[in-house]
Amino acid sequence: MADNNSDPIQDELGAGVKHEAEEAAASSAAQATATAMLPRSSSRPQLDLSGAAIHGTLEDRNPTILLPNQSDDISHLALDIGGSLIKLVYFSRHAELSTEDKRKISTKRRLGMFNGGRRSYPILGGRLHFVKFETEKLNECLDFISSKQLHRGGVDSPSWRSGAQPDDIVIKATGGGAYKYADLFKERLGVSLEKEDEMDCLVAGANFLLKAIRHEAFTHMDGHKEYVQIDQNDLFPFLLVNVGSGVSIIKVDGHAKFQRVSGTNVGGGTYWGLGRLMTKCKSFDELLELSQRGDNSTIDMLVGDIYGGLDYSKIGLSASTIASSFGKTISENKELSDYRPEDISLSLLRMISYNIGQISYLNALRYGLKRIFFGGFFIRGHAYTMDTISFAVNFWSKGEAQAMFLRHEGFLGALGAFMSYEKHGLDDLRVHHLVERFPMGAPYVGGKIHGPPLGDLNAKISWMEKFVQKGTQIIAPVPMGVPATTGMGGFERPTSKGDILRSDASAALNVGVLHLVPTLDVFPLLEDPKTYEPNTIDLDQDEFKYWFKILSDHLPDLVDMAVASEGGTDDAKRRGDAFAHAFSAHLARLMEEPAAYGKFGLADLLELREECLREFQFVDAYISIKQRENEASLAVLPDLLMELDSMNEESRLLALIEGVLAANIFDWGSRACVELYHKGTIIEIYRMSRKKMQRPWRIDDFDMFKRRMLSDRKDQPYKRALLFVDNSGADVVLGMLPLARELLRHGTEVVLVANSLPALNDVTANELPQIIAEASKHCGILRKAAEAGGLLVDAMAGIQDDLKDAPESVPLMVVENGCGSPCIDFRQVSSELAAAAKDADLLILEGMGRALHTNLNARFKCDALKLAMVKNQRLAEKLFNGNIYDCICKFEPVS
Ligand SMILES: Nc1ncnc2c1ncn2[C@@H]1O[C@H](COP(=O)(O)OP(=O)(O)O)[C@@H](O)[C@H]1O
Ligand SMILES: CC(C)(COP(=O)(O)O)[C@@H](O)C(=O)NCCC(=O)O
Ligand SMILES: [Mn+2]
Repeated sequence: MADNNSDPIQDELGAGVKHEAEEAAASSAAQATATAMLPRSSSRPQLDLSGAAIHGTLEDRNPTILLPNQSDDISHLALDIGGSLIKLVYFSRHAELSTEDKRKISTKRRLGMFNGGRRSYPILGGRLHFVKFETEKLNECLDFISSKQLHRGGVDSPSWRSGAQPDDIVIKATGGGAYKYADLFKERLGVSLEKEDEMDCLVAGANFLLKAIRHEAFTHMDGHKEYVQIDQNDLFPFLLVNVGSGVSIIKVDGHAKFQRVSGTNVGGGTYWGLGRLMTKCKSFDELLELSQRGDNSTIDMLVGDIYGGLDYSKIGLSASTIASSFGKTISENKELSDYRPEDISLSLLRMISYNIGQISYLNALRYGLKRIFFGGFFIRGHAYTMDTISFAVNFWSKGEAQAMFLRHEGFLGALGAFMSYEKHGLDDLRVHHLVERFPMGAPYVGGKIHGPPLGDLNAKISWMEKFVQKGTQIIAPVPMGVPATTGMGGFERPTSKGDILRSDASAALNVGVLHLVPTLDVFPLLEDPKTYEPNTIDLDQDEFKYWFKILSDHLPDLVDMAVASEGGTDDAKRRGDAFAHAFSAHLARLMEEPAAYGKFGLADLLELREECLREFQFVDAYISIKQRENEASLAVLPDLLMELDSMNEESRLLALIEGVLAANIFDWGSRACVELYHKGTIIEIYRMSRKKMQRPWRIDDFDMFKRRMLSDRKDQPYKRALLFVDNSGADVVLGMLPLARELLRHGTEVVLVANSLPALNDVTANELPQIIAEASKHCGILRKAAEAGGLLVDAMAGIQDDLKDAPESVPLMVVENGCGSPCIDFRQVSSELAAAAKDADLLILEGMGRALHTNLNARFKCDALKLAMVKNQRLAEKLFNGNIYDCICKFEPVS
């Protein structure tokens, strides 16, 4: 093998990095605008479809559709104007850019994706945002709507409503305020509010959330939050208890099938109203925060107070059970001012929460319902409130009924109102179409802190800077009161971990923005999508602590890399800082409550980092490293291919697998590996890595794979193999491409599956055709297959024809996986990949992210080969009782 790359890596990094990065930034910026957003439908929102006509080519799966009868007065903003809070749900679409490049068109044609079976019209793709304001501060809400032009379709979706006169605009609204404030909306914004029934909306909202969001419902007992998997076929009937100012109790039997069976006037308004009067608190959160330091035994009459400190064990009441809320305040000669506001707040909170829990339970009993979902902003994600309600339900039902809470607790009505727009397309959405993101500055709350207008990065950064100054609040420990029970139904006062309630502003980090991505699919080769769990290791508190440190330590280098990739300008530096702050805030938030964003695994955490980079418009932090490593590896590829071709079939197969494993060492996400790169050139490290390949590997199913390939069923080669490639440079060029070439030799169709968006130094689907074109200059097999697969669109003239010994050509294709992460979650992949999977009978998953962190235990409907080098000591120990740099070759044939 020729080594024509002998400069130390450090030198390369130092010299020319700026120049390279500038070029890279310029060339990738254009690409990025085209690829930064996953949803790619180029249609307008689907509304009135009558008379619709398709514009654009028929091959375009998401063509522009003109809707001549689409009335312009339908907005994508819906409101729930309650007694205490105004909830907004609004929809935004991104600038649509067609990214149907030649590769994609040809791949899709080959995969039969242009006709048959697919949806003939697009459901809408875009994002749902959730925002709330205090009803008292209605003006702030009106300003917000007006500044974002939400009533006209939003500043970030300028075109689709243009031409609408303000007079025409109708917005769906529910809640009493839809009546009360109708005139004000007309006057201030020129819009009419179309009223939707509140109960209809609550139910529609709850049903949508329970159907479409994977981690929506959770239980909360003794300070412990656990997400529950909802079986769609076993959802109804349930009891929905919406705790707003007042409380509605609804028995839900199906979609739009429900009955309001009860309610109570003692609700959130009661707590907030009485609390305000009695404690002089200025805000709801202040009141709630007080409760965390309260001791209700100074106010409530407990069983022990009546029974001389004893339990009333005969009827199962412990001494600490509340016998009478506020009961102690009658017997003593005290004024309100003699009581601590903290104690008053806690007594009130417990009184109201128990009461709601009890009434809910009684209604559940009345209708024989086992599940009770609690919504409404009274809950406010507050651990103690949820524990108290759960306790009451559990206590009264003797464990028969279960209280569950919803992450979008207060938005049920607003979501339902949003869904009442005719044919909005939301009904068609399934779990796999929704991706929740947690951008900083998502304008979740009204009041003092507003989110910046969407798409305005500058404003967002300033907002971030302000937001982060409030950092003490963001990273304040969550008040996870772990209430100790006395075993007999008693309930000690909350032992909160911190005394600051997570501010509403940082609650922005609780409910994200919902991306609706109609082009995502469940990977059809999953053996059982229902039981599939992408994350191999559960990210519990301990595990999270470890990864928190790893990711925090890595952050400064990553910021440097990202800033350099954008030319190192002042603007890039400012964005780099904002990114670091934002990602640190996420980490801090998750550290205090690992389940804050739903059930969160390592894969989600690694993806969050990438999303955060994209949020601050870093297109591709590793672009110059990727390019440099690609070039260096392509330069030695001919020698490698020659060496391989001189071997017999058996030794070659082994050398190929060894090559994949050895080259997987080029991973810029692993601290240990990055340190190695300072010690030698790419080629030196690659050689060293190969030399160290000692069999048996930590998991070594090579012989089984070899038998399948070369003996048992040699006459029945795999028909189509999906190769999930990992990193750029040696990993793909010297590892996966030669393996692909071998499969092609056997007559197997090869689909290289790569990321849709950059993540670390992973190669993307956009980059692969160019790499393959370069590799094809040295290899007839690759070239012919790539041509047949439509990858080499411009035939390469003047290249020596060395196809004499090449077999009848089968295509080599590239498809994008729909992800922008170093891992892969097979519940949500691109429709292109889902289509390519149909005829596949072999999967090869490569790399630590895709084959170890995720999918190590995943089972597929076809043979699977999982190849990775373990580049982290702890993971090696934990998963394999092994060591860093161990290799994994796991072959899982289906039969
Ligand atoms: N920032 C807040 N301001 C006022 N009330 C709040 C706030 N956060 C939570 N709440 C609680 O939420 C209740 C309102 O819940 P919500 O579901 O919005 O009902 P409504 O539609 O009646 O306004 C209030 O009565 C109060 O208990
Ligand atoms: C991010 C990664 C999963 C990427 O690995 P790959 O899939 O490229 O093999 C891996 O680099 C990783 O887990 N890194 C963090 C651990 C560490 O620094 O040791
Ligand atoms: Mn990788």
